[in-house]
Amino acid sequence: MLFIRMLRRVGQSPACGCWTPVLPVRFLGISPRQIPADANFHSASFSDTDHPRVLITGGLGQLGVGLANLLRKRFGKDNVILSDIRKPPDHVFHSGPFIYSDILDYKNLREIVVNNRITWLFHYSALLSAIGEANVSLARAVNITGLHNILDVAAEHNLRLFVPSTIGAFGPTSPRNPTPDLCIQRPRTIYGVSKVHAELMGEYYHYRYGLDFRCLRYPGIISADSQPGGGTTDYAVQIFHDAAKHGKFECNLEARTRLPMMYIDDCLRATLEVMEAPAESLSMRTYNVSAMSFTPEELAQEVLKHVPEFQITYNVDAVRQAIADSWPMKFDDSNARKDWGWKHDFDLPELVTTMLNFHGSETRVAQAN
Ligand SMILES: NC(=O)c1ccc[n+]([C@@H]2O[C@H](COP(=O)([O-])OP(=O)(O)OC[C@H]3O[C@@H](n4cnc5c(N)ncnc54)[C@H](O)[C@@H]3O)[C@@H](O)[C@H]2O)c1
Ligand SMILES: C[C@@H](O)[C@H](N)C(=O)O
Repeated sequence: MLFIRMLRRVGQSPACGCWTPVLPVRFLGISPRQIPADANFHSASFSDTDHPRVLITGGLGQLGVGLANLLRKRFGKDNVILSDIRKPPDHVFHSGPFIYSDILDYKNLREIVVNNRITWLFHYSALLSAIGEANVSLARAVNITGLHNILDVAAEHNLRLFVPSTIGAFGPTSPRNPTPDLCIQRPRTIYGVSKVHAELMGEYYHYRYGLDFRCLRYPGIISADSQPGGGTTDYAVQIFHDAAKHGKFECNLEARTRLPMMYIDDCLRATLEVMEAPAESLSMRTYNVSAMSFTPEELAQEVLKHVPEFQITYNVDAVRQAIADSWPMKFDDSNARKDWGWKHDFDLPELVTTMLNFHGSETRVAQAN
């Protein structure tokens, strides 16, 4: 009876065209983790003067620690909890709150959200494109089952939820140059399939239950002080390290492979900006964001301007090449620029200077010791 009464209460909100979130998500399914009927689906919303209480999942990968640093500067150290299933290095452990969280363990997730009064969730756990192809069943579990847990916990506790998608959410039948926000998405990797699923499920929860779901499709992200986790764009991170240290680099993609890329500072700032954007400014819930597009050959030419002895050779990895050949060459992010004012800071020359400065100074320190 209670279930039927609740179903009747589900209505359409005239303002946003979405369903009002009166129906707790776990009531709908036949999940063994159903919530008691009298559970209080308390809104953990915060007033404008308060800071959000943030949880980052999968926070020990390439992007999570940088995101935590950025958010801690903005919201205060103790308001941002980094989590992962791995053991954090000392400097991360001592830089702010860290907690164990396996996204496949729903009870553990719910406990963390409740005990820490979380209001914003950045969901970074995933297996990336290349490593996903090497372990499809784990990628399916983490990227799809794990996402379901995240969506449910976010809907039940009225969280604002950020889930990153990727250029990998497109496939060979998508327009590749440029790739708009809305077009055919038929990716051929488990990673891409799981990210299209995440985009669609997040948007469904938004329209059906009013979940404040926000999603950016990131290009390949390039960072100096964190390592990539097994993707197709990893070469564009490793090249700087090898150029500074050895003056040469063996690339696992063909010289002509053009992919959209972005420096990590732009990526993390875009993430914070879309999370802070007023809901009325978002005409969509999933946006492409872009900064630059280049091939290994073009990147090597730019590196050569700083490291005159630099040499690049090619030893192509067939799996990564096939993936890259199915992905966008250039991203159309005009909707993000129009709706919430997205603007990148780093083009190719600034990227190369910044990355080589970092690795150059590291190499000099290492040589001096
Ligand atoms: N780095 C990029 O170039 C890029 C580009 C596009 C999108 N993204 C997306 O951004 C997010 C973060 O990317 P990243 O590069 O930091 O990824 P990463 O592979 O470096 O890190 C992912 C993290 O998820 C954790 N993880 C794995 N299984 C887990 C589980 N069961 N529970 C909790 N955590 C688990 C891992 O331990 C790891 O630390 C991902 O969702 C990724 O798809 C990244
Ligand atoms: C592009 C992105 O999703 C990731 N760096 C990968 O190559 O898999």
